[in-house]
Amino acid sequence: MSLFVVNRYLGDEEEVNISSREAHAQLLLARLQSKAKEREEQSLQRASKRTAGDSGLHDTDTHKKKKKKKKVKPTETSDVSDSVKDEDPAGDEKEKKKTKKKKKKQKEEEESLESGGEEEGGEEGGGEEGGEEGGGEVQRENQKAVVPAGFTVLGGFEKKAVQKVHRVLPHWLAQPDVIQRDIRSNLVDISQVQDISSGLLKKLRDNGVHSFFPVQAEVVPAVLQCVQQGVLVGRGGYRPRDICVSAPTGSGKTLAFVVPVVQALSKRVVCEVRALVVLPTKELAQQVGKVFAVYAEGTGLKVVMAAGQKSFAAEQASLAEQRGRTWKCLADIVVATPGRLVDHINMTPGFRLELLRFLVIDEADRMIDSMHHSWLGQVTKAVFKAGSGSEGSSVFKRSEPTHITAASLSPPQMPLQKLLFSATLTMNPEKLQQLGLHQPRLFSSTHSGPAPSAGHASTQTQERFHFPEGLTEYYVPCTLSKKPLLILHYVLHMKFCPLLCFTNSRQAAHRLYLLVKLFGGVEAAEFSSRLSSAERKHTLKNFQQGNIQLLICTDAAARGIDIEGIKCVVNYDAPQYLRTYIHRIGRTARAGKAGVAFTFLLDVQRANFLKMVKEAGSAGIQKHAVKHQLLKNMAARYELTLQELASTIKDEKDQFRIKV
Ligand SMILES: Nc1ncnc2c1ncn2[C@@H]1O[C@H](COP(=O)(O)OP(=O)(O)OP(=O)(O)O)[C@@H](O)[C@H]1O
Repeated sequence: MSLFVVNRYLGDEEEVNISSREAHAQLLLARLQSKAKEREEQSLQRASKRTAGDSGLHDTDTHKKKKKKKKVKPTETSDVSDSVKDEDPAGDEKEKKKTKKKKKKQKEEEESLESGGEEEGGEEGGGEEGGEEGGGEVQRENQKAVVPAGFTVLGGFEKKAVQKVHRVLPHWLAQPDVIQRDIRSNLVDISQVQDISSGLLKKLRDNGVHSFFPVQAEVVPAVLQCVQQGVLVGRGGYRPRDICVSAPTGSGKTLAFVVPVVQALSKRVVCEVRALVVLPTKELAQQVGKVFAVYAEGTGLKVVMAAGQKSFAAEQASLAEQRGRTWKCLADIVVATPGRLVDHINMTPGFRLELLRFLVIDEADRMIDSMHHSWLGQVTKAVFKAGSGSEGSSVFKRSEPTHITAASLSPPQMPLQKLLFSATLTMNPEKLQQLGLHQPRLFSSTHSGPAPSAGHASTQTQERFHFPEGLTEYYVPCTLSKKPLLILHYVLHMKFCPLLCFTNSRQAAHRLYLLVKLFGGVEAAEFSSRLSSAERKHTLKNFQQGNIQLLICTDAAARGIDIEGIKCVVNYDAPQYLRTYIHRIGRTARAGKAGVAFTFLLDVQRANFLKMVKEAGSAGIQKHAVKHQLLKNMAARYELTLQELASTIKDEKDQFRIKV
């Protein structure tokens, strides 16, 4: 029994006295069908109206005005409403009212026909757009459906092909002072270069330098010109321009900075660090340090190394000494690697760079790459230390260079001049910008191909470099297993000695070294970071003295190393980068002499490598195929050696495990 009665509203159907459920359902269906028919008729009516409008039966003006009126809603952008206002004829009030009335009537008619707001909005929009743009109708409809009211829909822009952006070099990069590549036919007698003291000329002759190579003949006078009025002020009291030099490997870049720096500083009175030479590796620093020592001898200038050959404490002692309460500087020229240099700036008392006049950056492209050590920032900070140069009786102030203005130039500035050298100097202004160069001047070798000019587009995707004139390049098609046999063939049969052989890793260098040793008959040595710096120094000395026929090395020996008499370089592993290739092969054909470079190439490497070398400006790389027959008589011994090698490597690994 229910507590109270609930009366439910059963709808209109109740009034119709229907007994069965089936009849009820049929009635509902009939109603739905009639409603659907009604809607269909309405939409047909609208469609026919629109077609009449499109085909010109409608008053187009009215139609347009209606459109404009719609746009002048407060939610629309002011731009649109302004344009509408501009188009309305001013003062034609009657006409306006008429049109308004007409539009109102039309709108009412349309609204009475509308049954679903959303559906209608979409269709109407489509109709308008369709009348204007035809093909874009569907797209526009979709856009309108998605974009909420009140926002201006952007789009309809013409498609434009994106223009290729060409590299445009700044004038100083595009129009360098040209250095002739052919050394032998462009020698300049050393006595023809002005401002070199007789003492220095004598020293040059004593060391076998009777003529300057083209790079020296250009750069030495340019630097000396900057110190014509002494090292304290630049020419005319202005800061001298920085100098960048891009010249082939072995073209004599070292003397191009050693001679003017020694000449410029030879008249200094007080010993202070006035020249700082920064190089990427210990070996290179040592090599350059030696050249400085030779030419500074007898001038009173002190050359000090800060590259890690000695202990840090020993280097500190050679850089400055304490006298009472003050520190006395003991170096005029410091040759350093970036790491050690930064350590001395931060930790060596008395190591001052406040009177630095020359900052020489050798292998500049490599030094730019190592800029993440922020060594240059540290040097700059030390050079322009607050109050530097203004202390005591000095009239020369030194402030960090900013934009050139009349005010910034008025007090005489103690100049710092940067001298950059490389065989593969980047032409990328963004990279060079990191060096903070001051009105730089570029000296560069000529290319056989067309050089890009200032403001002109360069279509070259890869940078072009300079190859030594006396170099002949070959590639040797081979397989992985044939490579060791080929290198043995070059030393034993072809007598390419002394031969410098480059691998891509120290493991590969060591493995090849072991294999050659086990094979026998070849005086071989390895040179890589596996060895201590003392061992490396010893090995280089031995190689230089001709005690080693085959030096197997990594890229640790690729840059700058100057060993006389290397007639042949072999890229046992093809280098991955063009710069690496240029520096490796540059260990031969130095100082205008002849030399050959071979690159072993696997089939998969050939196409890319040859393309890279050709694009870089190589005179041409020739194929040098070694006949299988020539290697055949070494094959049996080689197989035995491989077995021995496996057990030797295993022993080495075991020994290493015991040590660890
Ligand atoms: N004017 C000269 N007369 C005779 N020999 C020279 C002269 N200038 C340089 N040399 C010799 O040429 C060789 C190469 O010089 P250097 O090492 O300066 O070349 P580089 O351009 O610095 O090469 P890299 O780019 O590989 O470092 C050295 O052995 C050097 O002694």
